[in-house]
Amino acid sequence: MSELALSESRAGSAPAPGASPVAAPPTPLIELRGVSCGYGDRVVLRDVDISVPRGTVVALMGTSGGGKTTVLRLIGRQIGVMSGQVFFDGVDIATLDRDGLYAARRRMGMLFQQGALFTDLSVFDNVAFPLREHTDLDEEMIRDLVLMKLEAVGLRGARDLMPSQVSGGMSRRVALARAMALDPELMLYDEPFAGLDPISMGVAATLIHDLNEALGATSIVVSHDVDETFSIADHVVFIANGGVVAQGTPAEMRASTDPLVRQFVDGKADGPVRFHYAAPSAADDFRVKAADGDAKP
Ligand SMILES: Nc1ncnc2c1ncn2[C@@H]1O[C@H](COP(=O)(O)OP(=O)(O)OP(=O)(O)O)[C@@H](O)[C@H]1O
Repeated sequence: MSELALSESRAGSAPAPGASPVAAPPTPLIELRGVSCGYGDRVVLRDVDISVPRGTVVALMGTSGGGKTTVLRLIGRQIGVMSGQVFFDGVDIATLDRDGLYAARRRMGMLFQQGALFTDLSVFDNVAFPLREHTDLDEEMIRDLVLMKLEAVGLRGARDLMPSQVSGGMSRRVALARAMALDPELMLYDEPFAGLDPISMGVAATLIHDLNEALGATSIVVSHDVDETFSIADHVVFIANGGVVAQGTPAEMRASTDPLVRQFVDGKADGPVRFHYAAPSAADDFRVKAADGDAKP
């Protein structure tokens, strides 16, 4: 499978005087090489290659149940590979011991769809939580950092509210402030636009893009929302049928005539991508032979 085409502007500027004109490209922040994985005996992804260059926003899109969230779990090593390797900053995460893994995870911010806030903590204390848990910073410093993160998501004024007092969209933004409390190098977003109204969706998309720039981070966004996701992604990877079925820039995906890509971009129910979860034959399940008198009662 091909690596992500890295746009020239992102790949780096002109070589310094005296430097080799053909410098090796920087290692991607995340790289999946020949990864197969699944749950129990069930294989979800087969021989998948995905490369996420530093500083970019990469979108994972595709069929429901295709394995997008599974890719995020692989990166955080919440699940392991059956075969292949997952590299974070050039290190195969399977080789990390417990401390190494925790250190790697602290460099990642994860915003999951059900990334619920701690209901008994205020907005302020929710964002302060990772700082108190993982750093030795004094309370004055924590206060400044928390207010900066809340300012970034437009909620500095909501610091004293409890989670039950904020809307769904606000709650997502608080979770985002908490996810980036430790200034992660990598942000993982699982369905950040789900359940948001169109205005909040636009705000969330802009926020993801701007935070990526401001933090100098790299982001992976799992989403079904074509317009919002295409507006902020440098690269889109479509996952279906157990693997990467298409990838490219949003413009390339919009211009593509590949029926598979068209099915995603145009949101068509019918097309080359399977909609149904693997199941016994419909004939067996619905006993269509009953008409012939063959089915058991
Ligand atoms: N903890 C689990 N145990 C067993 N199977 C799982 C588990 N989590 C996910 N799966 C299965 O793995 C497959 C991929 O799931 P995953 O959540 O990665 O898909 P997805 O592409 O993120 O889907 P969606 O877009 O619907 O959220 C699905 O068929 C799902 O049923």
